[in-house]
Amino acid sequence: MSTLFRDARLADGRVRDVRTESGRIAEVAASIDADADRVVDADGRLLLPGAIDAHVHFREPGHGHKETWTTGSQSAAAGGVTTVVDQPNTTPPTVSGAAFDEKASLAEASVVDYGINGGVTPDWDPESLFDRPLFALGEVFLADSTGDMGIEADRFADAVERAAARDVVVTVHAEDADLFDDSARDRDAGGVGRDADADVWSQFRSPEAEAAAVERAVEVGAETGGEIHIAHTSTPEGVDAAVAGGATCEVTPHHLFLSREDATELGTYGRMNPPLRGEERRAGLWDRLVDGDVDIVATDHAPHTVEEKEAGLWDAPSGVPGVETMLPLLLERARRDEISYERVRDVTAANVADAFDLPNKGRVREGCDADLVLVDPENAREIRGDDLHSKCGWTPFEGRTGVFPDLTMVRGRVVFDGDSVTDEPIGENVRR
Ligand SMILES: NC(=O)N[C@@H](CC(=O)O)C(=O)O
Ligand SMILES: [Zn+2]
Ligand SMILES: [Zn+2]
Repeated sequence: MSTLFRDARLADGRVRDVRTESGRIAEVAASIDADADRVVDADGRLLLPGAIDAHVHFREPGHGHKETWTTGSQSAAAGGVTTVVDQPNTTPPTVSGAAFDEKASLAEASVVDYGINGGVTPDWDPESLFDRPLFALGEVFLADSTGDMGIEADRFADAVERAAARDVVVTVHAEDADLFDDSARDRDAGGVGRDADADVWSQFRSPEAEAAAVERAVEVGAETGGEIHIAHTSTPEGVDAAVAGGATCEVTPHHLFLSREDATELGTYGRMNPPLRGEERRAGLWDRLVDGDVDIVATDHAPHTVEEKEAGLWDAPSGVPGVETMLPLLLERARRDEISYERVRDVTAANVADAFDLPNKGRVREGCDADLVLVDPENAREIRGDDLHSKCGWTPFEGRTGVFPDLTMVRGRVVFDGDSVTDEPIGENVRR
């Protein structure tokens, strides 16, 4: 199967013809005179490398009522994400070879490419787990979050040492529960769902708790020679500590585009770990994304049902969906000239491929997988939960503006055509 994109605008502004053949990018040139099974007149539209989302929770096995590999990966495809990385806090948690195998067979339903991470708990089985094609080890939880997989410091150091010996990156959920502000509980007015006061959650899981945990994680990395990646860094202090410690870090769309000022309206739909931060910290994160300190945007796509979120602040689950709106939200900022298209390309694809050693992905370059996203950069529209493909059916970005893809391709096969997503499994474990 071959495709010829004519007059496509690359992220750096160059207009090129791009030909794909048997799942790879065969040619990128000013003009290609060749026939193809499919010819797409890009007509100056933007052609980006498919986004690689290093942090999703697709919830199977164990929590298919929230999301499945089919619905989560369809949501990814409709948002221009062509590779996802699933986290280990499922049931069973992905902490043994057998648990990895159970998840791997479910992941075969994916319509985009995927990686499966291993996890760490007191009863993990590193021997069998590291015997599997792990994408990375993590998120390793330094504090409890969904799935209560928080571990102690000595187990963390042991896990990083084992991963370092196998050249496996360790991604870290960096919050130190000892620094949570328990007095916040007394300030909870007791609302339910959207009437809950999510700002109390931001007071409880304090910014200091993140910065301290990031410092500890990068110290352990330095001591053991482990490669540390800080997940969902939510504060400028956390980013600065990661950068100072030689670790890569990611930020999420909700920490870039939402803040405690949105907490009142969102209620428990704005409860996630780490929590929303104040406007100043949010702006500080955005500055670090634009100027290069932050390497990667990853969504921490963490869907929960509306029924589960319609609870009190301390009873509702933490997490928000995001895989379908990450690229659209960033492309809207690029449309407004607040970030360059090259930076959007780097933080959603090229840098992710580099950080996690995916040499055949992340770029519109000859020889790379034909993971491509075609976008009309001016075609902005309102984000509505009803239009999205996640099984959870809601989004914290309701009413915001995004620029969605006209076409998404994974290894040369169209998985989204601007209207409908495929239900044909095409995904492949990118760690064969
Ligand atoms: N971020 C969240 O608030 N929740 C995530 C877990 C996690 O990333 O901590 C989830 O899986 O629900
Ligand atoms: Zn986490
Ligand atoms: Zn997560």
